[in-house]
Amino acid sequence: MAKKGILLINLGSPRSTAVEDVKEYLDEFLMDEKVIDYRWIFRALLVQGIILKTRPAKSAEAYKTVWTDEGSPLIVITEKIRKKLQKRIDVPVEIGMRYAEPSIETGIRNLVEKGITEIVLFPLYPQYAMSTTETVIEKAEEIRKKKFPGVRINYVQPFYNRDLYTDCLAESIREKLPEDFDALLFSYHGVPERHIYKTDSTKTCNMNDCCYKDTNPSHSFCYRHQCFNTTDRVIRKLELSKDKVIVSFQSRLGKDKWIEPYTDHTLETIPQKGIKNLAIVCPAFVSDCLETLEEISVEGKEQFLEAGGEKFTYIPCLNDEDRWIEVIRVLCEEQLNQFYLI
Ligand SMILES: C=CC1=C(C)c2cc3[nH]c(cc4nc(cc5[nH]c(cc1n2)c(C)c5CCC(=O)O)C(CCC(=O)O)=C4C)c(C)c3C=C
Ligand SMILES: [Fe+2]
Ligand SMILES: [Fe+2]
Repeated sequence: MAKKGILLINLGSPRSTAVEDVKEYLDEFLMDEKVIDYRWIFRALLVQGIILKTRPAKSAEAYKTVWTDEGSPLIVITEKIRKKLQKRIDVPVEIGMRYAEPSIETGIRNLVEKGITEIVLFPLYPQYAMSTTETVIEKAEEIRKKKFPGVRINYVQPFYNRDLYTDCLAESIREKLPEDFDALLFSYHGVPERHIYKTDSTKTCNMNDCCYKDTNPSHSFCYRHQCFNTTDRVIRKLELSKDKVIVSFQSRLGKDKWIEPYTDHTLETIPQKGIKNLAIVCPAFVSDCLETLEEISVEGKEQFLEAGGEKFTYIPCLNDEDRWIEVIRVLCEEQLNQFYLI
């Protein structure tokens, strides 16, 4: 019988906080055509001609503020998840990163060296995006075809609409919500609006109420819909009224229009509307990372307090919480079982 294994995929981080390492990481990341989706020449002009001239030094400083003795929080947490999952499941579990090391290729190789020929590959992103789920699957397929043609891969699909996940997220939030909060802000990583239009197979998205409707067939590829829908499901479980909930999108890069509203703008304006005691959660990320620990917990907090806010509670990602490990186990088991059906 074929041997099976699991590969958990996260985004990846630079190998260190040295400016050169951050530059190498950003080069690989931003030259991915699923991330900066311009024609190669224009992408190279923007990334290598403009962004990589100044951003690595700035990002390296930011990484220094979150880096731990064991390394980047994102990788350290992904490894903690791996170890905990390994204790609950009887097939080998490895990790791989879309950018930098350990790469997806390293992860597949580590499994293949254990004699594994059937892999469940789990992109650790609750919502589908061209710049996350799609690029992971495309890269893994490229590597499989070129280097491991005898290996079969089953992919865990985005799980934003699975009750086991939204129950887990709601419970995690419930435990950390302060009693007297004025609003709960769901801050998701942003993407350029163009990415939403590109992945809309029906070409009907108007970046408006269509993304709220449940009936649109293109929603399996609509990041904006999946973020709103995650929020709706979680607040229903928390029994929170909609007027205590805000959704916004963080981490935009460059001059293109990204999906709105922007988190930084939201944090600067809501204190004037009477929201002084804010709780904030970042459900596009399953593990804390630069974008949550620095951009939200430090910078975002400063923006909110300077604008007149009084209390800011950052609710950490699911990280290696036991109930989340259980969700991962169930989603992986489902795909392991699919191998028997094919
Ligand atoms: C959670 C989903 C993510 C989406 C969607 C996403 C899209 C996206 N990101 C950039 C540019 C950058 N993102 C950076 C960091 C970063 N992004 C995600 C996740 C998503 N990105 C994570 C988990 C992280 C943190 C990595 C870590 O090491 O902790 C960065 C690098 C840091 C910086 O310089 O600010 C950039 C750049 C684009 C352009 C994009 C969609 C088009
Ligand atoms: Fe990002
Ligand atoms: Fe839409």
